[in-house]
Amino acid sequence: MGRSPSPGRDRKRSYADEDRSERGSKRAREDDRREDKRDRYAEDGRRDRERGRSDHDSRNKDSRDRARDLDRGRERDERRRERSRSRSRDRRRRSRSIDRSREREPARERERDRGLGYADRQRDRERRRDSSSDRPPRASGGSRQQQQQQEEDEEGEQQQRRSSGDAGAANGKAAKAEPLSLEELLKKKKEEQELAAKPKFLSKAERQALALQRRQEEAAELRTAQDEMRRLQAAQQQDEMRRAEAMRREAERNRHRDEREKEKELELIRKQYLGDDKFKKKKVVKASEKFRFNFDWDGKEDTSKDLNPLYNHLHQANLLFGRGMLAGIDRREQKKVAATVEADMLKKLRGAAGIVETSDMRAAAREREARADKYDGFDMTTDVHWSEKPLNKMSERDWRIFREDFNISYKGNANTLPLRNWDEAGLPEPIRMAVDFVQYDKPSPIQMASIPLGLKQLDVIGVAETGSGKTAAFVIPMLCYIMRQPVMDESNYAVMDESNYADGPYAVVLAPTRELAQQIEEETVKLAKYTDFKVTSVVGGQSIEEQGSKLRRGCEIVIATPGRLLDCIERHYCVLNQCNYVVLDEADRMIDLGFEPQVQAVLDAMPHATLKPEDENTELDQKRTYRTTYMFSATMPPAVERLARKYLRRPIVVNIGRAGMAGENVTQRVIMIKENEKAHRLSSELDMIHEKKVIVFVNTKRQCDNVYAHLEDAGYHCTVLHGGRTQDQREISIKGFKEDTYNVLIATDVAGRGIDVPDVALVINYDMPNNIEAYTHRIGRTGRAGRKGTAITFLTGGDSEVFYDLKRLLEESKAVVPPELARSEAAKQKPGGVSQKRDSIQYAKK
Ligand SMILES: Nc1ncnc2c1ncn2[C@@H]1O[C@H](COP(=O)(O)OP(=O)(O)OP(=O)(O)O)[C@@H](O)[C@H]1O
Repeated sequence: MGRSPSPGRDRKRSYADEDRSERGSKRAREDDRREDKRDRYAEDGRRDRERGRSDHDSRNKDSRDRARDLDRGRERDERRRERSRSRSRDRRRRSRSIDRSREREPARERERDRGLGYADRQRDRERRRDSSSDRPPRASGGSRQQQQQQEEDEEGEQQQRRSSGDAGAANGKAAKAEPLSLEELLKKKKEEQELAAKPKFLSKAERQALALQRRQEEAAELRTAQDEMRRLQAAQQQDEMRRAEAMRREAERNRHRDEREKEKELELIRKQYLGDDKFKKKKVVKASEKFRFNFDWDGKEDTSKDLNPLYNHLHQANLLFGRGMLAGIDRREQKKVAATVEADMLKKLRGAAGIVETSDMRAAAREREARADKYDGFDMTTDVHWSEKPLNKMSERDWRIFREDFNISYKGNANTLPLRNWDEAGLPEPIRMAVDFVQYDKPSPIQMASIPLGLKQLDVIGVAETGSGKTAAFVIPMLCYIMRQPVMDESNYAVMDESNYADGPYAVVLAPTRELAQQIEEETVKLAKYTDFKVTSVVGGQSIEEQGSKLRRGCEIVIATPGRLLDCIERHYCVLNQCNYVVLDEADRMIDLGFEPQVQAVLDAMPHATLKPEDENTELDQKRTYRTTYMFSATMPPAVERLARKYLRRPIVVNIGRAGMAGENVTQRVIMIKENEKAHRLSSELDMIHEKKVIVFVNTKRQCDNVYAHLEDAGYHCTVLHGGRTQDQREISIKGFKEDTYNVLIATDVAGRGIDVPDVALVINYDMPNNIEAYTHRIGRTGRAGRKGTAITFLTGGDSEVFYDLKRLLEESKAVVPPELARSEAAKQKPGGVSQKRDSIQYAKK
C-alpha cells in the first residue's frame, strides 16, 4: 500500500520553519533533519513490508515490537539531548546580550540551583502537550497554537492508524509491522555508543553532588585502605611475636637439653669413679626416729663445761683409755688389790707377833680406807650435784638438771634463773621472817619458778597442780613490790575530804569466788605478818558500805571478786591510781564465769602509763615501776591462755608438770555406778573413812541439799556449801569444816577451786562434773602441800561427754581405768571428733 506525504508532516514542517524563524537557531534544522530521517526509515519499512515479507514478519513479530520500543526510546533520548544542546547554544547567545543576561542571570542561576533548567521546563511542556493531545481540539481556531495543536493531533491519528495497521497485520487482517534489519540495529547501536561517548553537560548542583560523591568515595576508599594497612600491620606484629616466642622456646629447649646432657655426662663420670648407686637401699626411717621426742630446750643452751675431761679438749691427745681410766690404770682396782694384800700381810705379821686387833685399830683401818676411797674417787668425780654447789658455781647444765628435777618449764623470753632456796631469793627481812613463820622450809616448784620473775616485774602465767603453793608464789613478790613503794598514809590513800580522793591500793588480787578471796586474804595476812600492810577483802554478800569505809581508811592490798570491786570503783569507794600489781587467780574460772568485762573494767581503772612496752626486745628499766600482772591456775585451756594474753604484756608461761594434771599425791578411783545406787555407796565409803575430813561434790544446789538431808539422817556431821546460801552461812560452813565441827562438807563447784583445807583425806565426786578441768580442781582439794589423799568418783552412763578426757587423765596419772570406761565407745573418741561428726551428716533424700 502506497503512502503519500501526509498533510500532518507538512504541517510539521511548517511548524519547524516557524520555530526556526522564531528561535533563529540551528536547533530547528536539526529537528527537521531528524524528522526527515525518521520519516525515511518509516517509508523504507513500509516499502519492504509491501514487498511481501509477511511470513518473516509474523515470525519476528515480537522482536519487531521490542525493536520498535527501543527505537522510540532512542528517539526520545536523542530529542532530549538535542534540546539540551540547543539550550546551551541559546544560553551562549543570550550571554552576548549583556542587558538581558544581567536581568535574567540570577533568576536562571536560581532555577538551575533548584534543578529546574530549561530542559526540565521543556520536558514539562512536552508532557503537557502529550496530555492535551487526548483532549478534543478547541472550537475557536485561527491561532498558531491551535494550528500546531491540530497538526500534532493529526500526527497522533496517523500514528494510531499505523499502530492499528500493525495490530491488524498481527491478526492477519491488516498490514504487517515493519521489522528492523540487523544492519539497522547495529547502526543504531553504534550511534548510541557515539552519543554516550560524547561529553555530557552537568548542572552546578549535579557537579557538586558528583564531586561530593566522588569525595565520599575517595574518603571511604582511604579508610578501607587504612584499615587494611592496620590489619596487615597487626598480623605482621603477631607473626613477629609468635616467631620470637618460638625462638625463645627453642632456645630454652636447647638449654635444657644441654643441661641434661651435661648432667648425664657428670653422672657417667660419677658412676665410673664412685660406682653405680642404682641399687642403693632406700633409707628407712625408724618409727622411734620419726616420732622422736623433741626437748623444748635447744642444745645450744648447754654452754657448761663438760664434766668428763675426755670431752673438754677434744683436739688434744687423750690419755684416757681402757674403762675411761687415765692411761688405762684403774686406781680403785689397784687399791683394792693392794689393800687385800696389805691386810693379809698385817694379819700374818700380827699373828706371828701375837698382837690382837682392837676395835680402835679396826676403826682406824676403816677411816684410812674411806680417805683412800675419797682420794681415788676424786679423780672420777670432778663435779658435785647442783644442790651442793654455791649459786655462783651453777652451770647452765646444772640449771637444766634443776629444772628437770622440779618439772619446771618456761615459755617465753625468761632469762631469769629459778629459786633454789629462800636464802638465795633475796627477800626483804620481814617477808623472809614470815616465810619462816609459816614454816615453808623450801619453796615449792611454782614458787621457785615464778617468784624471781615477779621480783623482776615480769608478767607471769603460772600453771601448777592443785595445792602446790600458787598463792604464796604471787603473794611473796607482791609484798616485795609493796615494800619498794612509799609508806602508805593519809596523804596517798585516805580521803582527805569529799572531793579529794587519794590514789588507792598498791596491789589488787582478783578471784572468782568469795571463799577463795577470803582464803587468799588469810594467806596474805600471814605472809605480811612482819609488815604493817593492811589487807582488805571486797567480796559480794557483805555490806558494800562497810567494805567502802574500810577501803577509804586505806589499805595496800585489796583482794576481791571482780564484780564487787567494780561496784566499789563505780561508787568511788576506791580508786586504783597507783595500783601496779594485779593478780588474776583462777583466771580461767573467772573467764568461764563470764567475769571478763568486769576484769577488763578493773584493769582499765589502773594507770596505763606503767604498762610495759609491747616490743619484746625493749629492755625494761629496773628503776622504773611497771605494771606486773600475774595469772594463776591449775588448768589453762588454750582458748583461755590466748585470751589471757590480752591482759598481759610479754608474759612468761611457767608450767609445773603437765598443765591440767591431777596432783601426784592424789589416788584416784572411779566407780561405774547407777544413779540410784549412789546414796548407798556414799554411806559405805564414808563409813570406811571414819572421822576423817571428806568433801562430797555434787553438781547442783538441789542435789547438795538432798545429799545433806540423806547424810544428816544417817547421823554424819556434815555441812553444806553452795551459791544458794547466804555469805554468813557459807562462812560458818567452811569455818566449821576447817575447825573440825563437821567432818563432811557437801559442796558444789563453789568450793571446787582454791579452797585449802589441809587435812582433807577424801574427795567424793557424787556427781561427775561436766568438764575435766573441774574434775582436776575438785580432786585437788585433797593431797595438798605434800600430803596424801584419795578421790572417789561415781560415774554413770550419763556422764559420757567426759569419758574420753577422764580416761586419758586416769591413764596419764597411772590410775586404774574401770573396764566399763575403757570399753566405752564414748571414751575412744573426743566429743565432736571426726567420726562423730561424720555420723551426724544429714544426707539429702534424693
Ligand atoms: N613452800 C611451801 N612449803 C610448805 N607448804 C606450803 C608452801 N607453799 C604453800 N604451802 C601450803 O600448801 C597449801 C596449798 O597452797 P595453795 O593454796 O597456795 O595451793 P594452790 O596451788 O593455790 O592450790 P589450788 O590450785 O587448789 O588453789 C597451803 O596450805 C599452803 O600453806
